[in-house]
Amino acid sequence: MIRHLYRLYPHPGVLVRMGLLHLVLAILQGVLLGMLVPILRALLRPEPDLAAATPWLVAGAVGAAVYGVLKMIATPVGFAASMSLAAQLRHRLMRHAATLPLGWFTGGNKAKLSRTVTTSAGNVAQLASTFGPPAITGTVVPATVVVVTFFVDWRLALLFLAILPVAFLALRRAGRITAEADRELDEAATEIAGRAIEMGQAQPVLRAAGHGTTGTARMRHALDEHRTRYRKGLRRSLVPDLTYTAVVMVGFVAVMVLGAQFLLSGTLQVADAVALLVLAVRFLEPLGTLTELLGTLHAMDNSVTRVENILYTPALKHHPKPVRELKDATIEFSDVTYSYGGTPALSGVSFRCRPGTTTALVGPSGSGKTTVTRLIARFFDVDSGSVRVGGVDVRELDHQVLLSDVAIVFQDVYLFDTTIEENLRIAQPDATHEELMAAARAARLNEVVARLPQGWQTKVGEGGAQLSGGERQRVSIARAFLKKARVVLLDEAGSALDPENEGAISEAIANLSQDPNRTVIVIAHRPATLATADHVIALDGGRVSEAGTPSELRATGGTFARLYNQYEHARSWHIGAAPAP
Ligand SMILES: Nc1ncnc2c1ncn2[C@@H]1O[C@H](COP(=O)(O)OP(=O)(O)OP(=O)(O)O)[C@@H](O)[C@H]1O
Repeated sequence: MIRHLYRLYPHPGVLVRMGLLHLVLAILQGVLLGMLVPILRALLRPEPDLAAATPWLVAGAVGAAVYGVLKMIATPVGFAASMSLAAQLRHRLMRHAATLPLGWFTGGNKAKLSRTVTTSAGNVAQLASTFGPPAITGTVVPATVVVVTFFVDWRLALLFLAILPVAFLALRRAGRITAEADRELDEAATEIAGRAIEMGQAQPVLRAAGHGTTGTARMRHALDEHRTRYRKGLRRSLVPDLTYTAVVMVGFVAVMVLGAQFLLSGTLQVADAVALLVLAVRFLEPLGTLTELLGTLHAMDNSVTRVENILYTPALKHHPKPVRELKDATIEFSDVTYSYGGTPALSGVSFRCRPGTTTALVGPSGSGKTTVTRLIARFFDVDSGSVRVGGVDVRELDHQVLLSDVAIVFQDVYLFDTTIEENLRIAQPDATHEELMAAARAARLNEVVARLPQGWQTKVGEGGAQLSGGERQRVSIARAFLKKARVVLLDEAGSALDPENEGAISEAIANLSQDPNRTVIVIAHRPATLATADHVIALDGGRVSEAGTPSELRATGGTFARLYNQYEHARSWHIGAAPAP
């Protein structure tokens, strides 16, 4: 654990200083208690001897004053250190998250990241405040008390020593069980966080299906699971917790019984018996608090593991001497194979797209179309083969340079809850008004803006909820124009769009292709896009099944011709089914 913590805090200066401060406090506490012995011996004589007690009383008062001052310094320092450590750790996590491949950000991983940055980083930083100081007190005070007791009565000191291993074994068992329960509980909590994100995103679908208030079956299952694990964990940790408390209590009773016996047999003075009783309380009480700290320790241990899991997730590899300029926008796949872990999503895929052309990717669901676009934007690195942009392997290209020239238009575009202008400016913050207007015209976004109540200053709502799917895609295409991206990867909306949006998006794609320096790759679902593409690549089971111009492929009567006919059929069905105006 200490080794792991050292890896998380490579410069633990503040922690070491704080630890030393609490060590001094704990030893001082034991020594101050030890001073009770000469004081009581002097004062509890038949003839109380104040003169003999005075030096000890003065030393005790000075010690107590030093203790008070150190304690006043230690507490705020501990909390400040804790906050600073949490902030450091959170920065480190966020810095690392920014270097992870985009493909890592799945729903589950996003939930893990959010819990780790908020809860786990806070737990680990508790080391400096709520965990570290009581843990030092809970172990060092009993140790000091044992040493002091040896000077008073070795027999009771031995009894204290005998209690320690039994208490340690009981504590270890309780610790193992608490850790297991905490780990299970955290897994269940992360599952809930993931399901909550999913439920939030799926609200429209759920409400349409009449499940708006009851949530999803997966969410309900996750909540039930959490409750079951919580109950199970409580039941399991009850027995070892009680065992430990029993050991501590039996220890206290044993000290009382033995002390009384020594007192009656005349081998222990009354003054020493009183002092020993106080020492016994200060020996057993901190041990008692250790079991409470155990929960914190294991939560912290699990938190350290979670923080490490994210910090040690391999970042996107950087080439030692990356190419910092993209010569042109030629895209080339050479014998590319990629797998998400199971069956390859792409196998031996090769093709080339030249600047100034539009390539339509077609194929059945799961055939690998999205994976092709992800590999171009380097969400992941290929398992074998190579993806080249401008003649350079994307792994050798500076990632920022690559991303600054690539625009991705997803099927479901996410917009920030701000004005439409701000949403567009993300692509190029210092764009002039003319540039903004030109991009909007090219993407036919100007028509949408003209309709909005506050024009460019209209807020689009959380995720862009005020706009339709097709309108959001038009914002995203406008971003590509504004950014002057030479590579545009576009996933056409799969669901039916209204005729206006459909026409606008087809025209926007055609406008994108006008630039002779730009390469456009469209995951195409519409016959209009398929018909106007310069080139078509049909994928099937992760392999290129056909490639050629649309007319060539329609003539061959293969996969593309079949899909084209299906799309045409679906389109005529939509038109036929549309209500008469
Ligand atoms: N993040 C992921 N983790 C694991 N497997 C994945 C992931 N993304 C895709 N796959 C799998 O890889 C294969 C190719 O998926 P891909 O999304 O590229 O296909 P697609 O042709 O774009 O499908 P669709 O048209 O349905 O979007 C599928 O078998 C899919 O299940």
